[in-house]
Amino acid sequence: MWLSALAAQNFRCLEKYSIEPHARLNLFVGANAAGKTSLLESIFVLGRARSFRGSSAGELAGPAGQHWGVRGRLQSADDGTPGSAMLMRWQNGQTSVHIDSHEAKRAELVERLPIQVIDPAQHRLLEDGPGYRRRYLDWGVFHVEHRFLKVWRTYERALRQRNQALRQSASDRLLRAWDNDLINSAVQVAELRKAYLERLRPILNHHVGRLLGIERWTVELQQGWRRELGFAEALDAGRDRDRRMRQTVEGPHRAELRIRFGEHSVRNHVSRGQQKMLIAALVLAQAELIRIERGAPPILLIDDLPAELGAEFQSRFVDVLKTYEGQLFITALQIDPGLQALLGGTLFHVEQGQVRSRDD
Ligand SMILES: Nc1ncnc2c1ncn2[C@@H]1O[C@H](COP(=O)(O)OP(=O)(O)OP(=O)(O)O)[C@@H](O)[C@H]1O
Repeated sequence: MWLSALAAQNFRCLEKYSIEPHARLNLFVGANAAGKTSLLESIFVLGRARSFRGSSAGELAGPAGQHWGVRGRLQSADDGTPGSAMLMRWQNGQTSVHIDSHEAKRAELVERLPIQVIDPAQHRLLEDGPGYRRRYLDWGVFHVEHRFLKVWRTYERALRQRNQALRQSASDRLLRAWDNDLINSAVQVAELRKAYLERLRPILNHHVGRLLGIERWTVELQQGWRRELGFAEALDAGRDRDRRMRQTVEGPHRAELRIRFGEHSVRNHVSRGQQKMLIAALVLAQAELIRIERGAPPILLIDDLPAELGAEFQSRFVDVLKTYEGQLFITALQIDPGLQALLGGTLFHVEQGQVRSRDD
């Protein structure tokens, strides 16, 4: 699938733009603060219904007032039909999603338009708390396992109710009533995540080898409760502690994806350049698994591709991207020899919030 048309208005510094992207490669070049990241962010918002910079919907509004909109046309790879019109809008303090003029749910948007980003802030995926890695993992599971969203929502609801019961010092009988829903959904969430990681692992190994040239690395899923216990037993064993802490301490909401290079945690043992390549490997492996299981790769956004990469890493990255089958949106301050190797799609210039293709 690919975006054949894109437009946005009053989105950060982008007053208004409307472009016809290339089906494969789109390069956006411009000076600092020209609006390149904002442009990628507008595409991301269309596919994820949120910012990748952690901004609230209101913070995305530009100077023209408290509103913004992003629209795009999503084509299936090769069926020649007009495609789906997608619209994500924020006004009067509310976001709304439309697909082919019908109001839709955010989850439908996310499901229809798989989109991934590699940006300079992504180092948080490796450096910050487990929540970032869970979010990475769950996005992949969601796109290849249709049951996942429903099961996860059931788990979240049961967890909220159990936590509320714990805060209200409810009886053991009441707590056990919530436990049943919690246990069923927790076990399913953990199984879906585990099965997904097993399918992802060989692809990930391949990409880490290709991008970083290392073999001694491991990725392991910690399910969020004591390994030696089933979840029902872990809940039983932890009930007194949960009562004291007034919350459910163990469960899939505490899962962690542990990534290690040899003996060391990646958090404090790899360079910035290696981090960027590892993140690229994580993202590209998920994209490849989606391509295998859903038949179409996600759209990939790469902000400031050359940043932090020397010639060797940049050329490896570009080599992998040359064979990427999905649509690419890449930004850079300038076209250097590394990026020159990628040319073949459309080159856009971004200047003071305006976006122009070289033919305009
Ligand atoms: N809500 C907003 N309304 C208007 N302008 C904004 C808003 N949020 C950010 N900006 C401005 O938009 C400009 C462009 O930012 P952006 O991050 O898109 O630039 P960039 O081209 O990616 O720059 P760099 O190459 O330095 O990363 C910045 O000057 C920023 O201050």
